Amino acid sequence: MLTITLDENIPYAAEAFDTLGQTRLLAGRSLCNADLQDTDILVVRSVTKVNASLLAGTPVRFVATATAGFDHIDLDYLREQGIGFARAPGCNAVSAAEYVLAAISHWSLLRDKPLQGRSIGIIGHGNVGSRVRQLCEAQGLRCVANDPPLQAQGHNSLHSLEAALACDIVTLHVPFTRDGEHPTLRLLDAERINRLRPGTLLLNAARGGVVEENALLARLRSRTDLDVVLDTWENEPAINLTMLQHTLLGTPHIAGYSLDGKVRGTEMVYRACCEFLQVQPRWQSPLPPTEALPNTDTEDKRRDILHAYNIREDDRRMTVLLHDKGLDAAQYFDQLRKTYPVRREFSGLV
Ligand SMILES: NC(=O)c1ccc[n+]([C@@H]2O[C@H](COP(=O)([O-])OP(=O)(O)OC[C@H]3O[C@@H](n4cnc5c(N)ncnc54)[C@H](O)[C@@H]3O)[C@@H](O)[C@H]2O)c1
Ligand SMILES: O=C(O)[C@H](O)[C@H](O)COP(=O)(O)O
Repeated sequence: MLTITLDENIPYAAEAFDTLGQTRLLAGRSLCNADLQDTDILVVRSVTKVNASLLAGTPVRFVATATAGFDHIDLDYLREQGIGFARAPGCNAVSAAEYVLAAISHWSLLRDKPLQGRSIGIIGHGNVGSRVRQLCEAQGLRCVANDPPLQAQGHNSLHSLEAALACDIVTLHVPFTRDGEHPTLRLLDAERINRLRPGTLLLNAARGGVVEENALLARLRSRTDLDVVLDTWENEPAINLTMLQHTLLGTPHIAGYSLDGKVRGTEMVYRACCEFLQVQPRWQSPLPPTEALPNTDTEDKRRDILHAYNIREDDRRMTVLLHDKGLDAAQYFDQLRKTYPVRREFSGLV
């Protein structure tokens, strides 16, 4: 009988993987080598670093991550060891793009800056970035997308990083990479942060290390002319609370946390695992289709969007950290993620 170890925060993990072997659910953040001594298949989320120190000497022969990002996986090590690998590209792209749309709608209403005719720089035009573009174009925003790897493959309608950074809104949707031709580690460094125009809204729902947080904080401390929305942070879960204090909206890495996005991730890695084992899938997502939105009759799409996904509530829960000094910030950050309320995708409906 196969033994399958899964992150306990993967929805329907046991229901799906019980069809393939004996399942064990563990906390992803603290998963260690000793936990995997009898494990054949490991299914993680982004909080588990999968590398030699986790896997050496274990019988693990297939690893999957139910997430879009895979910077937590040492792919070279897996390749060297002949360990199979799968991920869930695009599983939560709709959810992350809806997060961006909700944040922009909030900013637009708060600052009284109508969206029609304004520009948005979208850095990274893959699954999330291209969906952000669709949603933003529908709101009358002019999209300036930047994606050098795609450009090198001959994709049209892409622009320079400088052009994207000069927009009214700048949003990041790149993977976290340290090397290669277009590394994203500190893609937004001090120089680029300081070049953002006064009044810009900057959003990071990609990965913490893509923005140089100290430099961002330095700019926000010296000039209060930027609005910043952060979903991803350096040093998660032990985030910098001063950074949180300076955000317009701060959330605990939940942009992709629609139930649809998470369950799609489960389904994708389950199917990949079935393929690896050469068995027919016997489980499928039980999620009912998203229900129609209540008619809010506002005639203002921004309010409809915020009605469908109240991002301010996610920010409110997070900023409890700033008022309740007794809380352990890292524990609270993870608790918010673990107990995240059900959120359904809505953008097919607005
Ligand atoms: N906050 C969240 O909950 C959440 C949800 C989904 C994804 N993410 C993060 O967002 C990232 C993007 O997600 P995705 O599903 O769109 O991935 P994707 O792979 O579909 O798209 C990423 C795009 O970025 C481009 N890119 C790579 N390096 C670049 C660079 N230096 N400059 C500009 N573009 C570059 C790639 O060519 C690709 O088109 C993921 O890797 C993940 O880290 C976060
Ligand atoms: O890369 C992704 O898919 C997202 O960042 C994802 O939402 C991360 O969620 P986690 O794995 O940390 O639960």
